[in-house]
Amino acid sequence: MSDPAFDAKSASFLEWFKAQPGATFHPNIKIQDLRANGAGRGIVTTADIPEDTVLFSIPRSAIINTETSDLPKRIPQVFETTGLEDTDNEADEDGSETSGPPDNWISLILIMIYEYLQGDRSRWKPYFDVLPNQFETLMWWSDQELSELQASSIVSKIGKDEADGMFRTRVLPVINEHANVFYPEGSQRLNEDQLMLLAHRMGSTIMAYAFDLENEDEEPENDEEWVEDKEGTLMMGMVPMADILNADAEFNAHVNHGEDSLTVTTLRPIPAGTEVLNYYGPLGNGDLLRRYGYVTKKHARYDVTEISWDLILSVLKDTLRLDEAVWGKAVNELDLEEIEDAFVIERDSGEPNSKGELQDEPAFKELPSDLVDQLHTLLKEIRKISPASIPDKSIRDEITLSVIHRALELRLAQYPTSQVYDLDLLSGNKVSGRQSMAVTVRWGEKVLLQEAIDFAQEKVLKLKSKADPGAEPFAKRQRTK
Ligand SMILES: C[S@@+](CC[C@H](N)C(=O)[O-])C[C@H]1O[C@@H](n2cnc3c(N)ncnc32)[C@H](O)[C@@H]1O
Repeated sequence: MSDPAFDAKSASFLEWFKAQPGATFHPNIKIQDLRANGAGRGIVTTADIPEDTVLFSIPRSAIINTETSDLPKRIPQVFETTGLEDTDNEADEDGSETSGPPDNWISLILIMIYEYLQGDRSRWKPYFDVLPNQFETLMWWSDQELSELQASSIVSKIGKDEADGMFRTRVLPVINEHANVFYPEGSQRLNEDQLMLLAHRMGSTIMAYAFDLENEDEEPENDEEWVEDKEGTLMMGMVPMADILNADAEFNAHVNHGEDSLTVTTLRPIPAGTEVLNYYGPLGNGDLLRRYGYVTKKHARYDVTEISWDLILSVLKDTLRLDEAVWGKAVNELDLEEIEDAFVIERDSGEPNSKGELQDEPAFKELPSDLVDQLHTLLKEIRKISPASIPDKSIRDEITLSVIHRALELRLAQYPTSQVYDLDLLSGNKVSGRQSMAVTVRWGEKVLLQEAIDFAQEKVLKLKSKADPGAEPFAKRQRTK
């Protein structure tokens, strides 16, 4: 079903884009309404397109950033840096920094709010008309909706309170102090709630749409390196048209950062009627949902979860059954500065090739080495105090693996439903919308945890059979079952 109002916005955006000096747009592509697939707007080919074809180019002058918007010129005192500051001001992200020049995020949020408030007076108005005002990213989910993610570690990474703090301390004061600049003459001023909502809206748009802009003076270290991470890097900007591209873990186009313009080129031949896809990086579905508000089957290979040091400690304590004094002393010997609180469980998932295709099957190949090292450090301390509890290296290794194995089982048990139950929900189409995306994330993490459990168990059994050569090898025991 066509939607004339939606299509009219796409058409006037395209017309505006083509009018930008230096912009190009291939005749065999079009902006398409993909809302029926839950994908908003996207770009689709209308005829076969060969490999290495420039699909469109975006002049740098059409990008929204500190260099192109009027705002930094109108209130230079806000944007000025002394050159001595930490340019990505990471500390700002927790809302704790209340002074100093704005970092990349805050600068772009201020600029986006400014340009948005200019309405028809902004030269990017037709672009703002195709930017979203509703989001599926986790920041916008209710507690009830978030509870569907169960024990997923992604819930602790949403950062809503930090964002609220940052907007209140770094964004709203600038707008209020320079209201005559932000609000065009005669326009309605926004109250605090409306400004907070607008700041969140722009923050979420930047999170899902902005690009890190490579500095054209710097040679990329590696030609194959994709530009992936939006968090805490130097120059961010909104790149009209490049951000109409949707993305997946397998993709067929790439954004190249040139001196005067950014160009989007095909990585392989694209048949007519195919969506042109970009790449957001090797993100698991949890992170994809947090940053971009969607999940895909292909991104599941990059799923991750975390296991906490506290859980490992409690399993180790149960396993060794040491005297409280010995345990307390050994734990106190650990250098708190060096201690990791959580460890990432992930597969070896391979990388897409230069054509954007995935070739290797993902496989669980390694327990987190930082976890193994940290456990060894603690076991060494315990051994110093109680040598009998860990007589030799092979016992140490067996304890390490058994503890990780048991902790992984307990980690899986923190999710209240089983893998089978979740899969039934998904394959029977019994869930939809946000609930379906949450079930996809939690199911993927359970599958990963089960792979990690099987891997750890096999290692424990191998080690035991090595220590006791009379025992049947693990593989044989498996076969005769
Ligand atoms: C850079 S924008 C792409 C353009 C966007 N579809 C639009 O209509 O404005 C990124 C957003 O597009 C959507 N998106 C991108 N790739 C997607 C995909 N493979 N499936 C579903 N939605 C996708 C998500 O909402 C994401 O936050």
